[in-house]
Amino acid sequence: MAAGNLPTEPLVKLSNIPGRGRALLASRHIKAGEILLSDAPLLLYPASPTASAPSSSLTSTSPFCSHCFRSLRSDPVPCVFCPTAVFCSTRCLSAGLSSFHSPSLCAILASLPPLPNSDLLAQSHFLLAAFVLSSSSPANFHLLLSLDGSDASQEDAIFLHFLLGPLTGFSLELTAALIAKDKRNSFGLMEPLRKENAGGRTVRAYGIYPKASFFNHDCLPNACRFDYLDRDGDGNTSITIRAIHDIPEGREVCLSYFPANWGYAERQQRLMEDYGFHCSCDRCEVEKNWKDGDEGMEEEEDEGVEGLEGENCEDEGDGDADFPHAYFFVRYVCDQENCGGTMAPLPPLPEGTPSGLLECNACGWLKKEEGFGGDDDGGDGAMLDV
Ligand SMILES: C[S@@+](CC[C@H](N)C(=O)[O-])C[C@H]1O[C@@H](n2cnc3c(N)ncnc32)[C@H](O)[C@@H]1O
Repeated sequence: MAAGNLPTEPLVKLSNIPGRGRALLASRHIKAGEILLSDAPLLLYPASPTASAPSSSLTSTSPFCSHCFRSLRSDPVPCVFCPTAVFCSTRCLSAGLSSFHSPSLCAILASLPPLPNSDLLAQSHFLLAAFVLSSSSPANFHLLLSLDGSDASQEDAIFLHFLLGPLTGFSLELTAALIAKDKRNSFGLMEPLRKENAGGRTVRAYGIYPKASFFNHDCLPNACRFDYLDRDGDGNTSITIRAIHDIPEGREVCLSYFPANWGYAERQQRLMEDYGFHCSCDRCEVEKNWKDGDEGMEEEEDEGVEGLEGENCEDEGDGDADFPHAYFFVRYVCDQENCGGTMAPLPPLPEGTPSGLLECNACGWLKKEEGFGGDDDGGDGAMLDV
């Protein structure tokens, strides 16, 4: 990863937009690839103990460190108090024992009954992480409570309150509010894309990032999030947000809350169920008029690819009227098999020269910027996956 030079002035500023709540706006003209934000997590929790274990089990060991979430290499260090946690080093073991893997929490984790599904398991981990935060850093716990989200499925909240309330002391209302905040604000930190998980990559951990939580969603985002869990050194659980293309001063900076290649119906369903809003972004306004079955758009997409090769992305409004955002897919959606991640340029060089390289935020693939649709991108040509 090229971290690039971090700007001294914040590149985004908080604002309120009617109907969208808090939002982050570009505080000056932003160049493609610039790092808009680096954010450390308020809390992190594992998505499930291990991909190979039954999702309801809490008693199997993990393929990654229970404290720093890096992939385990040689000689992992097991937790001395529970059969669940395992650490990459004694340093992580001692850091873990003074936070999420304290002896009392290990006892709680080990005593939980098998849960009916992996969502409830992840939510249990979240509530326990929130419990740890509430005593280790009341200020950060208040920050968590100030994030968006107040309603949650009563059914889940009642179950989790029954299960964990006696241990955490959280009321039913607080449990429900916390679950809603998690649903609306957590970022999934994915397993790296490897041959063995190519059919369906899993989330390794979830994190709540206090500043990045203010990015609203757009189905054609102008920024995207990168994480580098397996990198060495401190701060491997921080995320960075980079501009996908130039963003004018004052424009809202938005992420996509899921892979950009999802179809219209799937996007709207997720946004309504998990985030409580109907999306009426430019892309949705076009796609809502597509007939059933247009989601594939293979023919139109292919035409779009050819028609847009070499076009500047600033021309986004001038493309095919049925698929004006084809440029986005050609240029910024990763076409590596089973990926569909979003590609953003690496940060510009110190003197401001564009890096000329795009990096995929899911599989890490790098391609030359000028090669999109051509031979430089691996010889596959561009494919559209919508
Ligand atoms: C991660 S938070 C983003 C920050 C949030 N606006 C706030 O005030 O804290 C996600 C929530 O923001 C709102 N939101 C995000 N994108 C939106 C959009 N495109 N249109 C309307 N509301 C949106 C929804 O309420 C969503 O649940």
